[in-house]
Amino acid sequence: MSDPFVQIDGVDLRYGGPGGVLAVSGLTLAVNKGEFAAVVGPSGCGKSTLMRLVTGLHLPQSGTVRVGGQLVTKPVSIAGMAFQNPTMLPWRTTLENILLPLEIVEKHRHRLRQHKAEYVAKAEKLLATVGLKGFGDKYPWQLSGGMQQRANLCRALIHEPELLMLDEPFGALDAFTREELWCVIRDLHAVSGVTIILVTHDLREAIFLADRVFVMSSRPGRVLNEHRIDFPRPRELDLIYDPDFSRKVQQLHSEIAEARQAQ
Ligand SMILES: Nc1ncnc2c1ncn2[C@@H]1O[C@H](COP(=O)(O)OP(=O)(O)OP(=O)(O)O)[C@@H](O)[C@H]1O
Repeated sequence: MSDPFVQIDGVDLRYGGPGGVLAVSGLTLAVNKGEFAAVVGPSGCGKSTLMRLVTGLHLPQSGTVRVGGQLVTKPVSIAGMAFQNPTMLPWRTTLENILLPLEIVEKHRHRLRQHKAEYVAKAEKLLATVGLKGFGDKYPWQLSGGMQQRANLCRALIHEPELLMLDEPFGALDAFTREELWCVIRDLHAVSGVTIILVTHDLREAIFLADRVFVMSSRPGRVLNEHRIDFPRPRELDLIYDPDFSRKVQQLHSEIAEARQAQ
């Protein structure tokens, strides 16, 4: 068995110095290459902190974080990220927004200048994959919230990251759009084989998408339990009406309710 692709070992992270908020403590979790992991837990339990630790935006005070076998000591360039509110630059077209990470990451900047057409074609292909064919020249404010979130996913994927971190990416969307985007993510994962860590409050989203769901304790957060999700792939949306699916949702729900009580 090869080493996990993402490995968090006994991590403590406290915000704001010695007397500050202990956000996570003894956090240990491992995600394999190509796996789809979801993280759920009570509000404020440190899910976003976990994302920042894996991407190197915060460094732990104790314990270690490894991505692709490398100790994380600075922001990780092989990760793509998408958050709840897509922060697209309003003065750039959707396509220009998608290309933005390539302008920022040093190693891509030079290539982008020399091979612009190739990258534009890649961005257009991604737009087509998420159902936004032909929308590249629109400005973000000309797109609906769901469309912006689709474009946001393209932006997270443009540099072909080995790891995709999704922090409540569909939280602000209506139920129908959210379910449509579950299918977009499901298909992106199936074709690209990218490793995904999804943080969500939506237990159905976690179970529909993930291979494994990690349940966190109340703050300071640590992993209380993990659930392997064995529903065969590809999963169709009607799976969410399956009694076994509902049982799993209920089980996770009670675990989180218990974790909240334990605060
Ligand atoms: N920059 C910061 N400075 C101080 N405290 C912080 C900071 N960021 C987060 N915290 C605190 O750390 C704890 C964990 O926060 P985090 O955002 O990781 O939780 P979360 O599980 O993602 O929350 P939610 O479910 O509400 O989105 C919270 O108590 C939060 O108030």
